[in-house]
Amino acid sequence: MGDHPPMDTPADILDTLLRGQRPWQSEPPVFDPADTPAEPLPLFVAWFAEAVEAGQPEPHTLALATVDADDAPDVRTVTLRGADARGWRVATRADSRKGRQLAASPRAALGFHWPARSRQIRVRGPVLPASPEESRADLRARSTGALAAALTGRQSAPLGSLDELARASAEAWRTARAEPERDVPQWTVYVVAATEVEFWQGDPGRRHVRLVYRRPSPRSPEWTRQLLWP
Ligand SMILES: Cc1cc2nc3c(=O)[nH]c(=O)nc-3n(C[C@H](O)[C@H](O)[C@H](O)COP(=O)(O)O)c2cc1C
Repeated sequence: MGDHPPMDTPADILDTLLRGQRPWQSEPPVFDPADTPAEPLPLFVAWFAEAVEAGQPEPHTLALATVDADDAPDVRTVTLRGADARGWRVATRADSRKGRQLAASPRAALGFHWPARSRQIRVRGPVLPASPEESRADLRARSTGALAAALTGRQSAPLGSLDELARASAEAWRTARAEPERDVPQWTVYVVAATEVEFWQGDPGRRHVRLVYRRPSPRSPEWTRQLLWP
């Protein structure tokens, strides 16, 4: 009614923006699954190095999926702390929502997306907390801000106001500066002991190349490799 043009709804605006997005615009690198190592870690490291070289912003961030006590899925972004023969490592407070979920159901999936190389990597497996010494060393190796964040605590608990956060954070920064060796017993490194790692190479012609490594248990050194339909 009236002479105003109809307003775009948020959903309309989103539709227009989504129509303008185009994945896999740049020529993707060649990925030959026949020329891959017997286990996934060296290939992960090679792809990580190539993502860094291609200027991929924040290649070390990933989606960490967990399930809660009712088996309902949950997901959030975290930072990769490292990967070795044991598995892929992330770190958080054990009393955060994800920490409580991992205590109740110690298994996870990780998702890396490196659009600069048209690639994603998926990792799945059981999760084990690292030793308290390793978790302590992880926090020590980080910045004052990371220690302050870990000290602030109450991650994922309801927050009354931003003023409350500002006060707690200022106090945590004071402690972190004064006591850089300060222990945060809740800070925990978690190892995702992969039983499945998938390498996905995007292709503008939609002939995406998918190679999945699987092994029967995290203790088994016997990885199998399998191509998947895209
Ligand atoms: C780029 C990025 C990196 C993050 N890295 C971490 C991390 O390493 N550990 C962590 O506990 N939270 C990290 N966060 C915050 C989490 O996404 C999340 O908000 C927080 O951990 C609470 O999650 P939860 O309620 O599932 O426990 C990161 C967020 C972003 C956007």
